[in-house]
Amino acid sequence: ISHRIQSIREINLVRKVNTRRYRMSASSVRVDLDGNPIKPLTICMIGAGGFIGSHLCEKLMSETQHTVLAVDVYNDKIKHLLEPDSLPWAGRIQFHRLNIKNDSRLEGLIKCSDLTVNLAAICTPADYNTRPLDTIYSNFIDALPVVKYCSENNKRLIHFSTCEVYGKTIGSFLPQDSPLRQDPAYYILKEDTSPCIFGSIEKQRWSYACAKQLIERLIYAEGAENGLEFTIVRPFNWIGPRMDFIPGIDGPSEGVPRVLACFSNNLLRREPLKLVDGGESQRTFVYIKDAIEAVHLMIENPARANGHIFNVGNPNNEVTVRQLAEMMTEVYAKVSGEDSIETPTIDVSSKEFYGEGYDDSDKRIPDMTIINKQLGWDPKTSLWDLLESTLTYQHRTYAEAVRQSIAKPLAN
Ligand SMILES: NC(=O)c1ccc[n+]([C@@H]2O[C@H](COP(=O)([O-])OP(=O)(O)OC[C@H]3O[C@@H](n4cnc5c(N)ncnc54)[C@H](O)[C@@H]3O)[C@@H](O)[C@H]2O)c1
Ligand SMILES: O=C(O)[C@H]1O[C@H](OP(=O)(O)OP(=O)(O)OC[C@H]2O[C@@H](n3ccc(=O)[nH]c3=O)[C@H](O)[C@@H]2O)[C@H](O)[C@@H](O)[C@@H]1O
Repeated sequence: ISHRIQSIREINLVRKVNTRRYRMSASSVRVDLDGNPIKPLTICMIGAGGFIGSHLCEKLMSETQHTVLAVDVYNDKIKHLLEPDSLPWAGRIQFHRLNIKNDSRLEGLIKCSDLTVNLAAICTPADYNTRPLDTIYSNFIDALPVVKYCSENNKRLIHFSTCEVYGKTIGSFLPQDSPLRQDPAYYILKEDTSPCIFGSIEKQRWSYACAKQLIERLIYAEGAENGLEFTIVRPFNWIGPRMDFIPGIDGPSEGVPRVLACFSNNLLRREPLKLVDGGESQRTFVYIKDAIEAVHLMIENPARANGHIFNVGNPNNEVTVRQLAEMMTEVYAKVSGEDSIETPTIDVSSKEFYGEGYDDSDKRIPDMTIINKQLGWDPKTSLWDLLESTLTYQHRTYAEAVRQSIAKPLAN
């Protein structure tokens, strides 16, 4: 208990200091989309130490006066924001190392905040069919107390769901040569009209999408029946620096991260990129920095964001996974100055790569009408440009470590 009281005292102190700072700098007050001044908020960010969380913390520290109570079990990706004490935002970000599965401090942190952003989840496809129980617990059961505490304490919630809740497109069930497959009505994914289409129960890939769908329905119902102020975000393949890990360097050697990190790892090790089931699935990729702009707008425009579900993606950046592999190979050769290898890709079956129970989303193009109308947001960065800056980062961060790890067994 004394530990909790101490941390609540610390948070209150930070809030007081920041309110004072805000009053002092009132002349340079930023305004929201409706011209109203933006007051400094205290934001409880759960999963702040992950890929999206780290970019959101960076944005909030460098461009706003908000305070972040950063909750996670890890903080490696936000270390550069926490230390040293001389950073310009020192005192506006506090790290709370806790597991939301079993920590009574969570409710206190939500109560102390104006807004909760929940990013915590198991969200890597390699886990969905191999660890379906952990996946369902993480994406549904563990998120329940967060929703409950927000609802009971009248606190606003921004919850991260996924584009995977759409599952497969209607068009994927039509014959290959059907002209209807070309009709956007059969493949564009729209928040308020598209159905959620998952595979059978043995296809455990869908454990994640199903758990995310149920938590969305629960949040929506809390809004309808108990007045919870919520926003649901459906990210469509956000990619950029700090996404996941490079196996054997800053993550387990046998781990399988998402496609950007898998392909980066292959390029760094000069091995062929593995195309699952021919690499025919299609994805639209959005640059993390564009996507973070959208979340920033949601945070600062509650009147426009509350009660909405938002697709956040870049419909102009669609490629097959095979095309992504080819483009990444070309971009990596450019940024690293190394020629690409003779056989840049190889085919693998999904069973071999992910194991039994894997299935796939065929195509994912977000409809942008709602986010555009409510927040005026549009993505800007082309796939080539975002890969160029991301692979430059991957090369600078990992090339030497990979080289050393490859050389080590030989030296031994
Ligand atoms: N990156 C994307 O394009 C994408 C796409 C769709 C959905 N999402 C959703 O966005 C959210 C964030 O994704 P990300 O890409 O940053 O993933 P990430 O794995 O990098 O970040 C998740 C963070 O949550 C933390 N976490 C998980 N369980 C926790 C627990 N019990 N207690 C405390 N911390 C916990 C992890 O340690 C991790 O740092 C997830 O909910 C994910 O489902 C992301
Ligand atoms: O990022 C998102 O928007 C969502 O999509 C991801 O799902 P998915 O796009 O299928 O995951 P990736 O690992 O990024 O795979 C993309 C595609 O590349 C393929 N792939 C992946 C890795 C690889 O080495 N080779 C390969 O061909 C996969 O089979 C899949 O078709 C994850 O489910 C979530 O992180 C998130 O909810």
